[in-house]
Amino acid sequence: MSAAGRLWLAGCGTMAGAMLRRWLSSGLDPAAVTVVRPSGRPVAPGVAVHAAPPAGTPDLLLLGFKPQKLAEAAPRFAPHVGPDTILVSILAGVELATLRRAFPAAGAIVRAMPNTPVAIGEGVVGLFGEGGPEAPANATVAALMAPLGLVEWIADEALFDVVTALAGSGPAFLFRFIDALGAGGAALGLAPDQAARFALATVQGAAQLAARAEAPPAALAEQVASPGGSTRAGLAVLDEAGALARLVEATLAAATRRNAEMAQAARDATA
Ligand SMILES: NC(=O)c1ccc[n+]([C@@H]2O[C@H](COP(=O)([O-])OP(=O)(O)OC[C@H]3O[C@@H](n4cnc5c(N)ncnc54)[C@H](O)[C@@H]3O)[C@@H](O)[C@H]2O)c1
Ligand code: PRO
Repeated sequence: MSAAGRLWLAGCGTMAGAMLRRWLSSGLDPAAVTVVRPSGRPVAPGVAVHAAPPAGTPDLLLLGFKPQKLAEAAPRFAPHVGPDTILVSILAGVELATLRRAFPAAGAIVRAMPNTPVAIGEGVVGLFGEGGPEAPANATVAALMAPLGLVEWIADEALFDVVTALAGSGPAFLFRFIDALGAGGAALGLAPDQAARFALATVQGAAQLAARAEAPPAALAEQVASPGGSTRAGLAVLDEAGALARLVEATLAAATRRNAEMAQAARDATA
């Protein structure tokens, strides 16, 4: 974890806070971390917190505020970013070209798209950097992200909004599904608290089984569904005219579109 050197977090809310929790629990020295957040509220023992950027230049600056804050925040952080600073942005939508305009002196800029399960090392982090997969900064960024979960480079920045929809927003969609599974059981007569427990444990067990199995999820579904049995009757509802597939695709498409709108807004705000 020394790869990050002096690590500054610009904003430490839900997402950057989840990343920091995992970094600290996997051995990152809190003395190497500085959080800059408007409230100045403490985040963790040993981590320096400032309401405004202190003097100095970090080795790695993680932008962890909302995309809508970029135009306001960038001028405050840009003077602290030099050719030896790697800038990592987790801002949904905001493109490398926009970030480069806002931080012209940065040595390297990498977009990272995490999700909240990084807090327990079970997250996903999509990465896209200016210099392509072989850029020198990539090894530093990949080493920093490694404890967070599945870390993969994305080949084409145009796909980053889809990655954001699938992996960044994905936990929210799955939390909705867990609730719906429980609510469905409760609607059919189970006690709501028991239905909620069964729904969560079923999703957890199915996900772990799928992660460990050699067979793909579709084959695992077939193993559950006996011919002429009850699971088949349920799958027929999910599959009728591609109902579930179409709902999920429309969900991802809506989130992807919103990411593109936020990218445009950030372009306009920093032009
Ligand atoms: N929440 C998620 O699951 C998730 C997943 C992937 C990416 N992201 C991205 O992470 C970023 C943060 O999202 P979040 O959900 O953590 O939001 P959040 O509101 O929880 O956190 C944002 C933080 O930024 C701080 N902030 C505001 N203005 C600032 C400034 N000028 N300088 C420094 N800090 C400032 C706020 O005080 C706040 O604590 C967004 O860009 C979002 O697109 C979020
Ligand atoms: N949360 C961010 C948003 O909703 C981006 C991915 C997850 O905008």
